Amino acid sequence: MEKASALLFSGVRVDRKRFSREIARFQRPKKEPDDLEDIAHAAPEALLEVKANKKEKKRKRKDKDSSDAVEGFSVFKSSESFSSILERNALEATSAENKKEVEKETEKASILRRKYGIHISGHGVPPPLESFAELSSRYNSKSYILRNLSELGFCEPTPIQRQAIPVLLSKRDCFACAPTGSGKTLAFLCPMLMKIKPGLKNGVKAVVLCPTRELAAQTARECKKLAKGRKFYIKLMTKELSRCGDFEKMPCDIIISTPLRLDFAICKRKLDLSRVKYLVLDEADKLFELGFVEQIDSVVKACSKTTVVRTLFSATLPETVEKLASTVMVDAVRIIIGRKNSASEMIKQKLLFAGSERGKLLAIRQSFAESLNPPVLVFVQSKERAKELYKELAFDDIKVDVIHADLSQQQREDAVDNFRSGKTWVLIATDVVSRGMDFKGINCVINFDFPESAAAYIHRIGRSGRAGRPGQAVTFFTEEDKPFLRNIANVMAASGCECLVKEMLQHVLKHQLSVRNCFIRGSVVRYVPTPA
Ligand SMILES: Nc1ncnc2c1ncn2[C@@H]1O[C@H](COP(=O)(O)OP(=O)(O)OP(=O)(O)O)[C@@H](O)[C@H]1O
Repeated sequence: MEKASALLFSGVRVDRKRFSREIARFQRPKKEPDDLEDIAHAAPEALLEVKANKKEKKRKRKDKDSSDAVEGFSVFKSSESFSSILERNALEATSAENKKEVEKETEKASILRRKYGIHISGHGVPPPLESFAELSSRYNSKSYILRNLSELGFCEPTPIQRQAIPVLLSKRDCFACAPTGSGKTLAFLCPMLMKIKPGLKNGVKAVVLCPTRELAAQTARECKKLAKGRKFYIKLMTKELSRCGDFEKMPCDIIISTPLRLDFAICKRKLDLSRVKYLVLDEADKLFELGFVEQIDSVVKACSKTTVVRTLFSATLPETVEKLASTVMVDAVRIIIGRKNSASEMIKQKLLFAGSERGKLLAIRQSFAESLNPPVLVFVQSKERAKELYKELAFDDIKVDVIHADLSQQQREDAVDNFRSGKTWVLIATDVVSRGMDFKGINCVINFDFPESAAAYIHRIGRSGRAGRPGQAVTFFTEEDKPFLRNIANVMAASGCECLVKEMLQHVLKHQLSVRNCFIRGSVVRYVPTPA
């Protein structure tokens, strides 16, 4: 308009100062402040409210303009009641239209949530994604994200990605609980990359905490793959970096670390996290266990920006952890995929009564002799037990390796790499690799030692049956494990495994019978009651 008025007046000298008021009347009204980015990320209700306000303002402006245009001639000028009727009708029409639109959007969101087993709580939760294309159409994502997703072979978002990505893009704190192998890593990395700007300025912008070094390294690798094509500085906090890194000079957008190393760097290297916008606690329930809590507390305090988005992800989120975490979360959204704290339905689970320690050894040898289908991951309860079992199996004709916390960092990395590349067929492990580790295509997890909790069981067996592929898990148990059997059987039953397990347990627990009467037939543990 400024250009137009300049053209109109070209050749004629106008005293702009003198006619400034008149010129202003013909100029386009200034654009209203409009945070399109935030609007785009809002829930349908909020979005429509903004749209309605805009429509209303536009309409009022139009009314005003038209009454200005006929000023002095309007036959309606003094007809107050008629114009107010018109206004009321228009308002009613707009609000009815809005209501319809909101209802339509809400229904669409509910249908999607039902279809993908998404359960939410919290107000104004944005609708789930229908496809990855919406990252661009709804959220204006840069093209590199879609390109990388396609290169990684990810055609459709998984249920947790459908809901968690919009929630995090709308800058809401979030608790997310979804089965093992269901793509939680991408669910928090993708919005993080979309929301922060890469570059040397403004220091660390995002922090991801993981309970083990192996998981931190894996997450850093995944993050780099997704960020390919954009110059993000993504740092894995190594021991060396936490001890000697000069964080004031080093460019760093995203830090991925274990709590201990990050806490050390905060205290000793004066790592400044005051401008962090995103803080992710992956495997959150593990991070809230004793031994980590103080370090987590220190990191949460160091991420002191008032608008920091805090998120918790895990396949198991006990209420105690949610309660504890909610003391630092603001207006959080809770997302549960499927049933909370349950095992992936892609895993065929078995319980195998082995009688004694000797029985376990016999059973594992027999199972390898009958059908060894690598890769196989074998969990034991301690590093001593891992070393012992390794000694037993090392001389059998199978390619076996071991990983536990007594090994050096390099040995641990080698063990993981060899297992990933197929050089090792059977990896004996403690719980250091039970959480988050994504070994592609593990055919079978064997719980040689009974897991110490239902959560430990869910995470261990979750190393197989990932990304929609089928998997298998066998859990050995002895007489001594009997008191803990119920927990595991409940998990099995909840994830759709045969109820016979439940029946068996009811008998065992009710009649205080010996579990020796249980045996495996097909894929199911059966219980044969002793004749009276
Ligand atoms: N949209 C997708 N389509 C296909 N595969 C995907 C998709 N998103 C992630 N994946 C793949 O699924 C696998 C499991 O993902 P991820 O490791 O994030 O699972 P998770 O839910 O974090 O599991 P855990 O609870 O064990 O940590 C990975 O191999 C990942 O590359």
